[in-house]
Amino acid sequence: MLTVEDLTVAFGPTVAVRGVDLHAEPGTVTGILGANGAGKTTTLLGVHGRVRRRSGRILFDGRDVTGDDTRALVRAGIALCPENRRLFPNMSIEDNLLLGAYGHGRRTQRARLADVLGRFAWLRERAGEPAGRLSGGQQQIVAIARALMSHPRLVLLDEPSSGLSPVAVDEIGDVLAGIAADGTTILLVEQNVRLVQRLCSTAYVLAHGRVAAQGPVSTLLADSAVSDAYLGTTR
Ligand SMILES: Nc1ncnc2c1ncn2[C@@H]1O[C@H](COP(=O)(O)OP(=O)(O)OP(=O)(O)O)[C@@H](O)[C@H]1O
Repeated sequence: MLTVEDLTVAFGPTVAVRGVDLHAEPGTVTGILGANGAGKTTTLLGVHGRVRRRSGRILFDGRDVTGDDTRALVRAGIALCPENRRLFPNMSIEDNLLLGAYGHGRRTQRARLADVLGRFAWLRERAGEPAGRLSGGQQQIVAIARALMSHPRLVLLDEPSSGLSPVAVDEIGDVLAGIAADGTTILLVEQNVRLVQRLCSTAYVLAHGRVAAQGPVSTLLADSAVSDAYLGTTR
């Protein structure tokens, strides 16, 4: 589904991601773990063409999409649900969702909105309210729903548990499990080990911009050298 080869991204003298290789199998949730500043967000942004890559090759469904810009990648079926949700708090929930289908005709936008609101019934009832009125967990669900508005086959999801209570994290876990069960592939940046254990089959651990370890989540978490050195913030 997604193969990333030798991804390197630098911000001036700071090399945030150094030669990262990773792979996400169709229909799975693949984790990207690591401490603050390890390069997780930059990896997602590099895949999605949102930062300039120094090197890297991106293959999606066997097609080389390295030269595609973000808009083309969304059209190809890759959506990004960014860190900190990035909703417009004063805009209605509905208008926030419609941004996820930006560039499509009104009929397509409406059909997708109906689809997404069908999945989240409580959202339909509150669709006219400002997004900023929702709780953090509810806003995260809107951010995920907005990503679904482009009908992606792959969602790049950046730390959906950030700042949420354990109960809200469990709800996000339910939502993501449902999306994955429908066959949508997810590449999940997370520091919440419980959420990763619940959702991910395999994971990559980043440290200082490199892949420090990779493999089945159960194996990674059982390896105290990996969890002590790289996942210290998550325990
Ligand atoms: N726009 C930017 N300009 C300069 N440096 C940046 C920029 N974005 C990220 N960096 C640096 O790149 C490195 C990796 O950052 P990144 O946000 O990818 O890490 P992360 O693993 O996602 O961390 P966190 O868990 O805190 O979000 C850090 O040293 C960070 O300071």
